[in-house]
Amino acid sequence: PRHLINRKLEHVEATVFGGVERLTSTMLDDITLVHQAFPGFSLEDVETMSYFLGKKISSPIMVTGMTGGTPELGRLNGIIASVVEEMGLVMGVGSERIVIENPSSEESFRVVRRNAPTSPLVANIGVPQLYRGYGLSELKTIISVIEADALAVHLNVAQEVFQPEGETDYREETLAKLRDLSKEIGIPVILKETGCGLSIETVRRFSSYGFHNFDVSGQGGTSWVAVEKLRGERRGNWKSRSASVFSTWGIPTAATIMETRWSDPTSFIIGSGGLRNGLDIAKAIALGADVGGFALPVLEASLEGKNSVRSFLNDVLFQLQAAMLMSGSKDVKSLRKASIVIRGGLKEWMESRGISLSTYDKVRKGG
Ligand SMILES: CC(C)CCOP(=O)(O)OP(=O)(O)O
Ligand SMILES: [Mg+2]
Repeated sequence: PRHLINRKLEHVEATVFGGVERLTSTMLDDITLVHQAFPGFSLEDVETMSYFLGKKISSPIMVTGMTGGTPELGRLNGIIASVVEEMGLVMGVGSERIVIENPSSEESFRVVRRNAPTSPLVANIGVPQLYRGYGLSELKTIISVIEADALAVHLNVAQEVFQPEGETDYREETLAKLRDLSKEIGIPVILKETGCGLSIETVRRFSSYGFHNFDVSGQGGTSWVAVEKLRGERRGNWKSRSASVFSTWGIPTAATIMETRWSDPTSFIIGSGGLRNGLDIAKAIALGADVGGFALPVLEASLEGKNSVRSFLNDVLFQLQAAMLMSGSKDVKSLRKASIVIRGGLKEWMESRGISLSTYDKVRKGG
């Protein structure tokens, strides 16, 4: 597992220092929340309380899964978890494959539930591991380590294609296996992309297997193709020469939120992928997401310590409250119905995907 430990550390270093984020647009700039000059209520009346798969959270802000596996990464997880608990938010952890392959890394995840005793927590495993034999006992282990309220199964095919040691196994039978396992584990399964977004076709495929919880993780935030290009170049790996061909591969975040909401109108959607502030979260929700999520800005803050994480997330909450006030959205349900204007690339994307904006407006407000 030494190579796995090394990859976990290299991922943190590459995402924070490698200049691998925001290489393309999330298209969140193509949606505008229409300004309402007279909201009809005050800033302190804004209610951000919301739900995460049925569990109450103080605001629709999620720190999505990012790391774990060594004592240092565990320290970061613990810092983030304690602020998430303080603020009544929700948090995911990084891939827990390393817990199975290197059981001594358990503590770096266990610390999350210890520091966040009441927050909803989301476990994390990759599709390739399900294909390669992970079954009920492995899932039970990674769920119990953080007493998870949900399990995110991550889809990272673009990353695995360019990862020097990548595993590109996404065969159909894995979905049937996951469906059967999901009936045994007793908590909701979330299908989570990792920077390339979920499409109409893929959401329909997931829905047909009974999966209706999604973390769309669209293009515009961390590019895992760029991360693995970096790692490959360090190793003289031939695949890195092709990685830059795919540096803009994927579905921009605003587009994948719409594609997912359009395809499964009653699904639970985490809008993520390049969100960096409370206005981005408000836009993601107005577009159809139930909560907004981000990882990298919180990871960066955690390297500076707890106060830095707390001030970042408090700023995000204030920005969300401000966006809700000025869009005339007194609570999160109203934010889903706030008036928006969709222009530019996002408008073109919807048109070419056959999504009529007027019909979409009814779909997004139905939530
Ligand atoms: C999930 C992804 C965005 C980051 C981790 O990728 P990875 O292939 O190192 O994850 P695994 O340890 O599950 O293989
Ligand atoms: Mg992997």
